[in-house]
Amino acid sequence: MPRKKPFSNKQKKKQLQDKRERKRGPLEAGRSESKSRSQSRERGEENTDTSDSESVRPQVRKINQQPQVFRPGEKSYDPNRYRLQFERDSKEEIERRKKVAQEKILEPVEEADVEVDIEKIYRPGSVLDFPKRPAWSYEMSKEAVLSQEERAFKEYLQKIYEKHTPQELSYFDHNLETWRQLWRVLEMSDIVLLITDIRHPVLHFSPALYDYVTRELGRSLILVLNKIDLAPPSLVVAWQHYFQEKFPQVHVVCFTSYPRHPDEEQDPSAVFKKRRKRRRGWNAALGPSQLLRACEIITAGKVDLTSWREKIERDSAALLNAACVEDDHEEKDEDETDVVVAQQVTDAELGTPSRERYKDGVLSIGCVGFPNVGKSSLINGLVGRKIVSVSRTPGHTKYFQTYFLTPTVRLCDCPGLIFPSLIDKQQQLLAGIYPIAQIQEPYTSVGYLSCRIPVAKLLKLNHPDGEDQGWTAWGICEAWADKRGYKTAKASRSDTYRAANSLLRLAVDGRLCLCMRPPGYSHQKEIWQKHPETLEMVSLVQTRGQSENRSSSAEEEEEEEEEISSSGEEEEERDRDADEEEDEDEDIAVPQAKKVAKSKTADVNPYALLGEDEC
Ligand SMILES: Nc1nc2c(ncn2[C@@H]2O[C@H](COP(=O)(O)OP(=O)(O)OP(=O)(O)O)[C@@H](O)[C@H]2O)c(=O)[nH]1
Repeated sequence: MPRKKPFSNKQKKKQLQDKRERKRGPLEAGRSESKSRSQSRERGEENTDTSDSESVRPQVRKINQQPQVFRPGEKSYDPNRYRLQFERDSKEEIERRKKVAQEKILEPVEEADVEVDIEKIYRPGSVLDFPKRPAWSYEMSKEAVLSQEERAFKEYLQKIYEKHTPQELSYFDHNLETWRQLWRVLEMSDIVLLITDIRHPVLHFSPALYDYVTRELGRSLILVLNKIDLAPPSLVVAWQHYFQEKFPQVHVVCFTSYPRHPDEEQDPSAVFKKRRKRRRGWNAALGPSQLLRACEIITAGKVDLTSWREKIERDSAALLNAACVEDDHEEKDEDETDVVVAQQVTDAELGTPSRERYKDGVLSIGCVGFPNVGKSSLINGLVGRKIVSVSRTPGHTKYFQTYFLTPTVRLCDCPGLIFPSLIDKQQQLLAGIYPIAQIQEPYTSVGYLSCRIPVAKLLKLNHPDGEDQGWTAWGICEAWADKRGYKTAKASRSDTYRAANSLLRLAVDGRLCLCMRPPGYSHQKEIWQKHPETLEMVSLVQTRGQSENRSSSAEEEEEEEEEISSSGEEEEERDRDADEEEDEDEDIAVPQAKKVAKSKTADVNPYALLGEDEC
């Protein structure tokens, strides 16, 4: 009898999988393939080259690619139509960066290096534009319009690549479908809301879009500095002034869907706790009144916004009146009838850019911005309840949707857009534009972060060769893997890849908080800290935080119960490859090395993980 060939577990698993797929048929097979691909991604660096055969060009990498399902006799739906598409890093480049991460001792950068000028990264007026929709008319056939758009898009990409090498360019979206979504949103909007994350506002503000909206379309643009709970108030105010000076037609509004309670940072045990972003509900958002005010100024009485004002007053009253929990619920039920979700908007409804303003007495507000800046959360915050799903995985919103906030205010949520610029790719990754589990090489970003904030100190990492030794990016990942107990399945070595991903998640979430600063900020820090608007903002946030706290005391108890040990040994940090809802398991405990305990003055950041000096 011939000797049986040795059969590994892996081969056995594959055999079973094939058998199951044969049984299930072709429809399910696609799904299973995607599952096994995502499992392999979870397990490390094999995914540095997760290519797929459908790429338009060999150097383009499609993100979150899903298998296409074909049903006999049905017109197939392409789930990848709106996927993010980026320039792909070559294998050699990835290997080179990995080597540097292993060998180069990290040096802290100068404070001024965290200052970023928009002129340098976007070069206004240069080829670093965004694709515009070529002129079209209803007389043209659909095919003619589409092919003209494709041609224009190719030319747009060509111009960029003629002037810049892929190395100097940032990641930017190569998927025409996403830009088409922007065109539709711009066509239907009376006001464009450009939403940015306060930690990286210049990265998220496209001067080309500002010019196009304000000059070519003749519409107004509101810049939302979002997630202000993650930055010191003085920095928020400095950015506000920066944008107002540089872009005089812009209306700046500050917003946060998750205002912090002022005591939160002072509680020494708070660092070992999960921060529950959403407590009582979405109506605690800070910023809706300021946004309404900006819209009132812009519309100058041409649209009746009374219903919006009344809604905000109702939401604020419900929040303040902690005793009226039942009433609050009733209020929400009542509100639910206000919000009409109109998911499908046909081309005929959209009209051309020159369409009538405030059509039918309705103000249409288009919410645009990079992925992960909090567009969906902001819409939920305005509505006062969850109507859009929120995820920390960028690219969650795939196609635009419209919602009636009140009968005279329509919001339009656009998928995340990534404009071309010359910003450092590492900075982009830390801003969360790329699904972390799909980053081709995460170590360089960890190094970039560690040069700007004291990651090792904040996480209380032990250097294997003693305190005086310098850290490499790889070393930090290794130490974090050891601290967290991340081991590779095969060799049971420190799982540095998983640790790197975990660190990047902490950065994207704002637990390891790196904030860009406007030029000159470091020298004028004190001026900004004492600025009257900073003091005003501190008091505003405190008032909001306190009222939210009062109305959420029940949830606070729940938070105490979820306290996590500092060792965090038992915690499980899963790769968040798939889309996930906000209220699922959110965080892991991160020890905070430095506490700032002087929140009575405005020079303190009561909201960020780090002190002012460290962001
Ligand atoms: N700290 C803080 N986090 C926020 C805030 N708003 C949103 N987030 C978080 O940011 C992440 C992205 O939020 P989304 O609202 O899904 O962002 P988006 O811009 O719609 O993202 P895409 O769907 O990728 O375009 C989630 O993890 C949110 O919890 C905020 O005001 N403060």
